[in-house]
Amino acid sequence: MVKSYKLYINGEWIDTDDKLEVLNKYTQETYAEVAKASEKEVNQAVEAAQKAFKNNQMSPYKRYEILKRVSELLLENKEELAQNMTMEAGKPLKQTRTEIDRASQTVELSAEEAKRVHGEGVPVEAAPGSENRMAFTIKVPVGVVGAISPFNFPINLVAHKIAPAIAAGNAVVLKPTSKTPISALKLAELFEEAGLPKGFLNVVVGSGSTVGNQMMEDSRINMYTFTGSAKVGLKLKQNTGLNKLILELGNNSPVIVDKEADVDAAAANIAAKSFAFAGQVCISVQRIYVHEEVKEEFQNKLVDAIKDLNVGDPNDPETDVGPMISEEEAKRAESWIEEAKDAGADVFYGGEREGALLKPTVMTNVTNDMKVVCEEIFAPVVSMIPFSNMEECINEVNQSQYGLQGGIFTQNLDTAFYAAKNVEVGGLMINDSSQYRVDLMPYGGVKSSGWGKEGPKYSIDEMTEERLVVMNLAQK
Ligand SMILES: NC(=O)c1ccc[n+]([C@@H]2O[C@H](COP(=O)([O-])OP(=O)(O)OC[C@H]3O[C@@H](n4cnc5c(N)ncnc54)[C@H](O)[C@@H]3O)[C@@H](O)[C@H]2O)c1
Ligand SMILES: O=C[C@H](O)CS(=O)(=O)O
Repeated sequence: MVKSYKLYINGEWIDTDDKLEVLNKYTQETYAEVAKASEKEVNQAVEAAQKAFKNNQMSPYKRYEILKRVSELLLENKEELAQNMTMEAGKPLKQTRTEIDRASQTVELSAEEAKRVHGEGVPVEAAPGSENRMAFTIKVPVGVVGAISPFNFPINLVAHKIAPAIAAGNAVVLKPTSKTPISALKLAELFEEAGLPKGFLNVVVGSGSTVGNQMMEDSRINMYTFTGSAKVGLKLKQNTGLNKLILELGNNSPVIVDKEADVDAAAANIAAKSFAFAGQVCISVQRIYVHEEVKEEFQNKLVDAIKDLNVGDPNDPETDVGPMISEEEAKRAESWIEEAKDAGADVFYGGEREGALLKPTVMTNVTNDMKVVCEEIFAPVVSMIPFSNMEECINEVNQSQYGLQGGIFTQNLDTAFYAAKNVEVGGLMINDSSQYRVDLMPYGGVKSSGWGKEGPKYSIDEMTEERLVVMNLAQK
């Protein structure tokens, strides 16, 4: 029996005639149908958010209580939410269970931050002629936040948008991706159960070209927060005028394995962090720069570690690598591998595809102009690039248009600090790969990887305005 889901607007569940089919990404059979928003519903959602924001502000403590309850509800409903996500995203159950734990933490962190949204004292009285004045700043919410989210973390990345926005006192209109919209609707159910007043959260489902475009053009939306590809991020930047904007975009994450690295640790870590969710993680390892002196040892150990990964049905709790989001995407990645092979690269390990399932793949003899290296592959494919000089290696790493997170394995402190100062990324992990994130970290990239930071404390900073208040006191 195919389940049906409705839109969430102004505290009500709204059905429409137009339906979106959501596939079980492993079997490719229909899993559910979701009401699709038309112009009318998007308009109602923005109106509801604006009214809630203007007429029904909640106290910071109330926001804390609601968010705290949502974080508990996420854990109480963990198994059902994880299983749903495995169905709609094809993400292995092991990883969807972890994602629910993380989402609960994201919402809890936001709840805590709701109690400490504050400005600061400004010593205007120190300026000549201002002795009778006092000043301070207050943090005020921006108003209506328009949030647009991707398919790969259907709950946690939605939580990273909604929870800080609510913590700061804003109202939200969320457009989740059409590929995995159900997780976001289920999260909205939890907000409703936790007592969020109507209008503060509205979820409209539909394509980017219709719902997304309409949101971009709605002047009642005060700020946009977008996570997705650089291509769509650029569209938002070009079409949202002078509005505030957070962009969390893609990457082709580099990891350096130095000659002074613990090669066993590096190989085990990189095998685990390159292929989780079939490489469809924005900080998945993609480019491995390995020192000539340890290249052979590292390559062999990496392949041994990859052989230990279980590839297959995402519903099996032992599975590490499941299908990609669609067969079309797996074919696209396969065509990039073929293109690289035609230009002289070799497949050192893997390369086989069965439907949407692409086996973990390691490429060698690649060059910087190949798509598998210079673009974001977003698939379980890594490229090994040898180097002999650290300065030259980092220059090569920095040739990428992206700069979200990177990693370096080295036991040499000087080398680690040299990398920290010179690799152009939003975050560098030392003795860890690029794919390390805990949800309280400031998270966001440079260059084509985006603008602004997420992580509840940092998002709240972006989602509030700092207003200066100056008091002109009577002279005594
Ligand atoms: N930096 C980060 O935190 C982060 C996190 C997750 C994913 N990503 C990136 O997201 C990408 C993968 O996700 P995806 O395939 O869902 O991305 P995508 O850019 O295709 O879609 C993201 C969202 O944008 C919407 N959209 C598409 N066209 C639009 C338009 N014209 N106007 C408004 N909205 C539009 C989509 O419907 C979806 O909701 C990768 O590039 C990945 O690196 C980045
Ligand atoms: O896909 C990118 C996400 O930001 C991954 S994670 O939340 O950092 O794990």
